[in-house]
Amino acid sequence: MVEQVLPHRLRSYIYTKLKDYFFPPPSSDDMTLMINRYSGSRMTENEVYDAVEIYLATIIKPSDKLLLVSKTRDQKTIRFANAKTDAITDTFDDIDLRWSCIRPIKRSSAAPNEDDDDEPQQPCFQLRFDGKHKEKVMESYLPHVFARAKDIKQEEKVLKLHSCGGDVGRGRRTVGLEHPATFETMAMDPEQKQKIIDDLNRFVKRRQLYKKVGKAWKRGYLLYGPPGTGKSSLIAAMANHVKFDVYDLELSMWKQKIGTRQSSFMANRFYRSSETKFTLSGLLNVIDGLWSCVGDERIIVFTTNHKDRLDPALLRPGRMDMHIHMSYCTASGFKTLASNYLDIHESNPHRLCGVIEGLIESTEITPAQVAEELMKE
Ligand SMILES: Nc1ncnc2c1ncn2[C@@H]1O[C@H](COP(=O)(O)OP(=O)(O)OP(=O)(O)O)[C@@H](O)[C@H]1O
Repeated sequence: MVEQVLPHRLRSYIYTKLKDYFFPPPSSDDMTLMINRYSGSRMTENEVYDAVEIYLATIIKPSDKLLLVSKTRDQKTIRFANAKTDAITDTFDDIDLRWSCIRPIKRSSAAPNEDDDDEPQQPCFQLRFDGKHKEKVMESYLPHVFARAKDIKQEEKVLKLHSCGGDVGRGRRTVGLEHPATFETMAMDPEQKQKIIDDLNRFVKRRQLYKKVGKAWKRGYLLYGPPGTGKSSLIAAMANHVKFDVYDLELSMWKQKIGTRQSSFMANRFYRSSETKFTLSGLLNVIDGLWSCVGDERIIVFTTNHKDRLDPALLRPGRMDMHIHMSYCTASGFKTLASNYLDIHESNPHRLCGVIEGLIESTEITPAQVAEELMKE
């Protein structure tokens, strides 16, 4: 409506005046950084622009009167975001930073205008600050914005489970990975748990190092132990921790070329029946083929109930870097399960906990069996 009534030049003038009113022009000592939405001659998406957009939405001050509220079906909590991204102030190490978002005004007529030179041709963010902080803003603040946006994207990522059935009639299927397992809910030896968490964290952080030394960025884990000790649950806990999608592969499709995208987390199983079907060299082909797939970070997890039946060639570092024994339930495992299923914690123990823990230590019972019993309560 406004576009139809006001001539383009007048709209431009009003826009500039309003912007100056709410966001005063720079003083002579100020410095301005411009972050365009697209960059380069091919006008590709500027990742810094995306990061700023995500980051600014998280700066919410008590005085803010307009917030965006949202929740998608996959999100667990309601999210609040700053609705205005056009005049936001931020502070970083006592530096005042002023952000503004500039969007080109849509013109109602296609006629060129000689005053258009100063108008932005594409959406952009402007960041103003006292020029004496130039180094700190460039070397610390912008990386901080980028890292924060990356964390937010990771937190919001909805994981997928891709089942790649190899049998006739079973194709590929993708569903949301809604497995609730986390390292906190895993009934495992706490030291072993911490070792896995540290190993995963180290792996995820080392992208640049792998690149520098020219090694493929990959890690292999072998989970072994009797049925019901939590191998599948641990895969879900690991995937939830590193926020990788899961590709559940079946050995029967080893002959097919397996294409994967980045951040793939592969789960596979060595079922007894499968082991007899495959030659060692066939199996090694599958593993090495998965490793050489194009893509980014890659974790492969193999599970087996019988590690002793596997050929040592499968288990060597580079194929399986970490071997994780999933054991029968222990007293400490029982504590975790009691907390998961009955909300019984060490601070409010049940009178039977001590007896049960003693019994569990003296017998072989899987966490799955214990969980089943606790569900009956
Ligand atoms: N270590 C554990 N910690 C927490 N829950 C567990 C654990 N082990 C088993 N459970 C519970 O038992 C159920 C079955 O366990 P899970 O499928 O993970 O075992 P598995 O070792 O993969 O078994 P299988 O070898 O038969 O596939 C899980 O859904 C979970 O509720």
